[in-house]
Amino acid sequence: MGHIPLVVLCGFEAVQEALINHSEDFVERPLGHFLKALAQEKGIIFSNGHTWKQQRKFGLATMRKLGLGKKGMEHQVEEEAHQLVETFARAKGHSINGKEFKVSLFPNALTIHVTDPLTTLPLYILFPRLMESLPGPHKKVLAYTETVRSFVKEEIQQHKEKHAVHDPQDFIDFYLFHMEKQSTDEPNSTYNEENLAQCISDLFLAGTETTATALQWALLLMANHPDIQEKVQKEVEDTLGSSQSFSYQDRKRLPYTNAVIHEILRAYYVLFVGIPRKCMKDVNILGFLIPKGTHVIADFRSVLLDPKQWEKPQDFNPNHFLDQDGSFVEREAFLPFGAGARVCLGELLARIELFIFFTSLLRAFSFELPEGVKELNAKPIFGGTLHPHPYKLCAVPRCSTS
Ligand code: HEM
Repeated sequence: MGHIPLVVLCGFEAVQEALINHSEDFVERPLGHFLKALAQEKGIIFSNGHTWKQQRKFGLATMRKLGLGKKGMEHQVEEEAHQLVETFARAKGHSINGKEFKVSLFPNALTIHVTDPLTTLPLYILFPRLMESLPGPHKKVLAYTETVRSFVKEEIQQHKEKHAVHDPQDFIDFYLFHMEKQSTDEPNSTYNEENLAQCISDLFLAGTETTATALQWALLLMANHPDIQEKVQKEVEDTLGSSQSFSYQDRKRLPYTNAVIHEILRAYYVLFVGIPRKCMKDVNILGFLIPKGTHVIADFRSVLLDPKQWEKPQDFNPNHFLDQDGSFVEREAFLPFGAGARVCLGELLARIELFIFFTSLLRAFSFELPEGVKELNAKPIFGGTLHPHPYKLCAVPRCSTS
């Protein structure tokens, strides 16, 4: 790439060997002009070294304190799912736009929907000076980022004025409390308002469009595969019956539904390549020397469609995650959330959200093609995420649950 060597890791074996078996050697992000302008080397996604370690550790710990993986947060996700069901119900079975719904990252917090494709990003990385003077989506992304950051800073100010840090209720309270506590005993601390603002922007950037896109694929695929949709609905009905509430734990009792969700994330990978990494020292991967400083991109698409790993990689086939008895099986090459030290920080939250939203929606509705439509276009559009073409479908209320 320009004068910097770039290696693309293709297939499960290469990605596993580099990102998992040599995790620490590929832990850094290469930060060119665009990424430095985007995040100022702060926060989690585009920071490195000590800053990244501290911010990531804090982010993970705080998400757990806020109830991730516990009933509290799941209950809030359920509330969000309930609101989405109500929104769809208002259409009374008439066709609705598949892009209409948004997924809230932290329930009851803010939502953001970035839709402009990052089509000029590669050009920006190759010709930063030239691109700086040209208009294009990369400029919009920078402008969005600035808007989100100043909005977040206002939020931080309001949190400080409320003095709620001693009874922390959300991520910002926890962070401010930690800042107050650590100022004297941690001389190398990176806990400050700039990093806080960037962490929040990162969580919005990484956590909203991704999950929303996966859900858009889920509904499109259910409309295109009514046989699979019916099997999910039958399993959910037979297992959960009329009980209103269910939890992420219930996925263990719903192997087919769980397999369908995994297959959606496999066959319609939301991020087809990982966020770039940099090689920290000379490393030998499967007999190839990757010199220190090389930029490395993991092609997750090639892992999720690797013919050595998947029986029918090009087909949408939930059996990839089921054994002969219909029990759910984990697959090593299922890496839609990346791998190694930089694996997606929101993986568990995303899994909980997708399971609860998907199951709630399929309990309440059958997703059908609008009259006259034979099939929805399942070819992805390349943008910040791989998302479907705009589509309409009908959410027909199901008698048994309405
Ligand atoms: C379907 C949903 C999602 C998918 C497919 C997804 C996928 C990914 C992938 C492929 C990476 C890059 C990993 C690498 O460099 O190898 C990543 C990073 C990241 N994701 Fe996600 N993600 C999803 C949802 C979320 C959510 C809900 C959050 C936050 C609440 C989140 C936060 C992050 C963060 C902070 C990083 C950067 C981690 C780091 O640099 O240390 N993601 N994600």
